Amino acid sequence: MASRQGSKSKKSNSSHPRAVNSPSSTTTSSSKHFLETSLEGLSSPASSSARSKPQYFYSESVPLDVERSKENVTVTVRFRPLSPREIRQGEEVAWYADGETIVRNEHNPLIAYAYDRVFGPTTTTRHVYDVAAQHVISGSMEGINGTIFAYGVTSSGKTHTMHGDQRSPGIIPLAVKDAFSIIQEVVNDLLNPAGQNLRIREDLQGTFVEGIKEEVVLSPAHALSLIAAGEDRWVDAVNAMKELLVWQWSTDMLDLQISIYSAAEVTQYLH
Ligand SMILES: Nc1ncnc2c1ncn2[C@@H]1O[C@H](COP(=O)(O)OP(=O)(O)OP(=O)(O)O)[C@@H](O)[C@H]1O
Repeated sequence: MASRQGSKSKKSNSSHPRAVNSPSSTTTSSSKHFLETSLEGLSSPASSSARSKPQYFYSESVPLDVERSKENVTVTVRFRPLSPREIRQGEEVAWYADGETIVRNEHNPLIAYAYDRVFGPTTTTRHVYDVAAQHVISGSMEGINGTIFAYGVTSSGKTHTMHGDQRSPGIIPLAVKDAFSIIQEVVNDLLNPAGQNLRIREDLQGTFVEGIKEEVVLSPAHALSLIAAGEDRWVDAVNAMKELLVWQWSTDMLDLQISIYSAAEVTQYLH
């Protein structure tokens, strides 16, 4: 993959076929529809020398932003810079990012491909993650299945983008970190102000909150007074910690458990 980030307008002669090959591409779980054209014989935009047969694609005015929000698969292209070795060997840039959605051929500007998002060689992995991947992680925390994968020719930058290193962590470590920060939860007992930051545990009977106060209620009035007391504390808790309150009734036992669960747990509970 060799590239440069251009500043040319994307309105002229751009088309919307999906390339058979691309620089390091990241596919995530939402996106827009592209018109497709057979590209047999076309070389990869990731290659650093222009080997492609001349192919001409003509402009179709697809409303990119409008369409993007409706789709579930997105294709993102990331160009890496030429390596020092490639520069020494006199390799040349063959494809470049023309704006934020177009990959254009350096030698024949009539050849262009449209993607959901195109990142030039100076873009950081953090930015790629924020724009193209983060929403998949946050979506998965809300119960929406998502997949992020990278493909591209050898040496196009897949490992760099997905794994990265200490200095520039890739999408995988960034996603793991994000996921854990999202599920970081605080469970507080609404019936007992001292019951803060309780631990969620699991035993043979199922999941339970360790140390949570349980009240046996024998009358509707008693139950409602407990709910009212819990609600007062809940308002503060929700504001402070964005938690969600779930009332669990166990009618056969005639007791009422009042627990606070994080939003993530509630999602799991409801499904
Ligand atoms: N965005 C980038 N900025 C700077 N260097 C990069 C970038 N992307 C890749 N590189 C460098 O380019 C080289 C090839 O990248 P990488 O190993 O990630 O490619 P790959 O697609 O995983 O290759 P392979 O399929 O052969 O495993 C590495 O030296 C990597 O550090």
